[in-house]
Amino acid sequence: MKNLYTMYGEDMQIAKYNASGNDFVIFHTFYELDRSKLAQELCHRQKGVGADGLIVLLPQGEYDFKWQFYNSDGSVASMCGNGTRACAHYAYTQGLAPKQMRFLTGAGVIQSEVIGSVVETELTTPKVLSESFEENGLTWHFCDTGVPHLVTFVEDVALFDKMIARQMRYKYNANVNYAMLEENALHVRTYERGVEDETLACGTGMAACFYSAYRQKRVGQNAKVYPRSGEELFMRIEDQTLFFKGAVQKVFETVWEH
Ligand SMILES: N[C@@H](CCC[C@H](N)C(=O)O)C(=O)O
Repeated sequence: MKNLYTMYGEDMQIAKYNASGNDFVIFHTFYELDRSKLAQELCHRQKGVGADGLIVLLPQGEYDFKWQFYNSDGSVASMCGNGTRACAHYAYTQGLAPKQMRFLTGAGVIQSEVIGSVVETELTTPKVLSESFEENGLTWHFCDTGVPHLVTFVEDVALFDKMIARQMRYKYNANVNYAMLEENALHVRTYERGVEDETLACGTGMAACFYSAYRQKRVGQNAKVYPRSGEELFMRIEDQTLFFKGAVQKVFETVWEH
């Protein structure tokens, strides 16, 4: 079986995935190692494959598998919404898990279902981290959808200000989202911690914007969400459980020669 003995320092079979604009390198292995340096190398846009994050699937007795998730700067993150959809598709197509799977992440157990090229994930229970507050002339909502997110609602997402986003990211150690409401849809732009830039999509960020809008009764239990990439995703909430659905794409598979 390919990839059973993958270790850092050997040739590795890897896949590159795109999940609504958030891109990932994914592989599976039996060996649990610190892969922070490998994440930086693989994710490098010029010298590597290029990705926002690295996902490593490992065996786990109780669940279909467990993952290690690294941002492109090598930092570990407990959750990545788009990453859950990409890795569920990878696990199913590699024969590592059935269509409906449960896997362990740093934030807890995730359930995903693969429906062709679309994947729906049930995220971890969202938590409100603080009362809403004013800063930089904006109102901020702070919640955790697996990782911490600041959310501000604006008239137009073109008002996304990277300087403010970066400053808020470091002050609160959180990802930062600007969201625009349009009927029952949200347009979202996210500055991601660990990528240290705006990405084309952030799943837990879209979930945080949806959850904040839902708590304020600005959207119903279902809403469409559009990240910077313009792709369409679907959010819903049932009894405090967030579901997040959208297409993913395997871009290519290759052997990474190290
Ligand atoms: N892109 C992800 C979030 C990845 C983790 C984040 N950058 C952090 O370090 O908190 C998503 O789709 O949720």
